[in-house]
Amino acid sequence: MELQAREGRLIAAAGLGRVLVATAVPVERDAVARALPHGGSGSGVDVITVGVGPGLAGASTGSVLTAAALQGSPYDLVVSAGIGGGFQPDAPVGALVVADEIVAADLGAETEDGFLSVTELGFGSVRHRPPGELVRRVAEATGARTGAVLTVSTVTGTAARAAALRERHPTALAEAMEGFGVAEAAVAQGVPVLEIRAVSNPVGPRDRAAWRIPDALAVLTEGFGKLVPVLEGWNRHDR
Ligand SMILES: O=C(O)c1cccc(C(=O)CC[C@H]2O[C@@H](n3cnc4c(=O)[nH]cnc43)[C@H](O)[C@@H]2O)c1
Repeated sequence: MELQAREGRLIAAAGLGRVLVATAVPVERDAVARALPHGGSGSGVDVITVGVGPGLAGASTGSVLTAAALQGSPYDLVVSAGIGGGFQPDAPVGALVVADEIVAADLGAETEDGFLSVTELGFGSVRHRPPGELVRRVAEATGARTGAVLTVSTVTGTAARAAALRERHPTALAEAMEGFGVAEAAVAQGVPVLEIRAVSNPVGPRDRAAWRIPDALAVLTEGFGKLVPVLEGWNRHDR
């Protein structure tokens, strides 16, 4: 593959340019970086921590995207990545999930008649859709399951809440806490976004001791190892 130097980085001339991978915490960042040549440096893939929760993750991602754009080397793709809860039985612990929709699942109002999303209240969108062709290729290369990934500000801790989320979002495979914030920041700058989650725990009754975080981090590393060639072959205009 022909390579060209751009601001001290080697960027693949064919395929995608710069990729920003936004993880919540350092152990997730390190799990992704382990899959990249030289931890990502020089490959055009930057892996950062953006904090836990959609607000901090969105603000952090927005700052990094803006700084890169102002420096004349904008990102071409943002990936929200990390561990997450899996809806059973479709996303067991150890599964990898790639989002075909990134949904703000608790952004709205509770009423006597049930939950109303901000979209139903007339205030914009609660979902972002990653590029379909890229999602398909990522799933094929990594073996990830494809479905909606919900963004929540409160980790689900009861069977009743898990059932309510699944009833409202029948295609949901996973929940996590950052994807929608990261996606809002990316979309605001016209940058496509992906979300990839390795399932560390079932969504449902709280059992923190049952979270399999090291196993999920290993799945994340393996998944990113298979993802990089897909990114190299994808052009952001192939939506
Ligand atoms: O132990 C807790 O109750 C607790 C509360 C808030 C955050 C955590 C984390 O460990 C945060 C890590 C990170 O993991 C994602 N994650 C993993 N599993 C789930 C889940 O079942 N529901 C939502 N998010 C999950 C999340 O994106 C956090 O950033 C622990």
